[in-house]
Amino acid sequence: MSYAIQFQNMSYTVNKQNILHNISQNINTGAITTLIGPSGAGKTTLLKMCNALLSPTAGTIYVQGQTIDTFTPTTLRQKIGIVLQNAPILRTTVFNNLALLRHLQKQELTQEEALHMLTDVGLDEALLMRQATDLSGGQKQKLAIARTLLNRSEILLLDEITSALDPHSVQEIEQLIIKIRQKGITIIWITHNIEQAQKMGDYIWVMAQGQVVASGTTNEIMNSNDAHVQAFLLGGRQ
Ligand SMILES: Nc1ncnc2c1ncn2[C@@H]1O[C@H](COP(=O)(O)OP(=O)(O)OP(=O)(O)O)[C@@H](O)[C@H]1O
Repeated sequence: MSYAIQFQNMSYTVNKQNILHNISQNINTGAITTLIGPSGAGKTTLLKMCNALLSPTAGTIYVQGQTIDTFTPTTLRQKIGIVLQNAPILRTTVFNNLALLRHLQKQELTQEEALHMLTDVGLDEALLMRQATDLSGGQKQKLAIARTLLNRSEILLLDEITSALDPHSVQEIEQLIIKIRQKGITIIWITHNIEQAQKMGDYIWVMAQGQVVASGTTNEIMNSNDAHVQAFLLGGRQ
């Protein structure tokens, strides 16, 4: 089993408050790992550690077997994409939104590549020259995912990317993520929706109070008798 990301005795302490506490866990390459747990458990903080938006105050993170600080920020941001609940969209065309990262890397994006990418994420080609800020919530999320794919990310971090969407858009995004997983991309996905975690994840990590209190295959977690897991699963289903 190869690991996309490994956390070794990792902690993150701010003003003497343990936001993450002594986490030692591995993310399997090519799988979907969902992070669930109550609000304030540390899920977003953990995600931000994965592409060095934050750095641990103790312990080590390995990305594809190398310590995270051996990568330049540019390499790391290319290798590890992130999509947020409300992905930042520039007030310009869909094409310019797609081309931005290439421009930052002093490279061009061809119209052909852009159209290919739109089709790939299930967006109509006719949207290419539209104002991206006029897109629906679901379309904006697909655009944000397309931007990361253009960057050829090998690891994708998703922070509640469907929580602001209608059920139909949620379903479309879920199907898109399954397609992306089939390309061998590793996915770490924070969700508040236990049904989504159950449906989408190969593995589930349950977080509480800055720790990973349970982890395993989705089946193992859903059938676990662990008190933390039970408490969260019952709470989440109410
Ligand atoms: N820089 C910081 N300084 C102080 N406290 C912080 C800082 N960053 C995060 N926290 C606190 O750490 C805890 C974990 O936050 P985090 O956003 O990671 O939780 P979460 O599990 O993602 O929650 P949610 O599901 O509500 O998004 C929270 O109590 C938060 O207020």
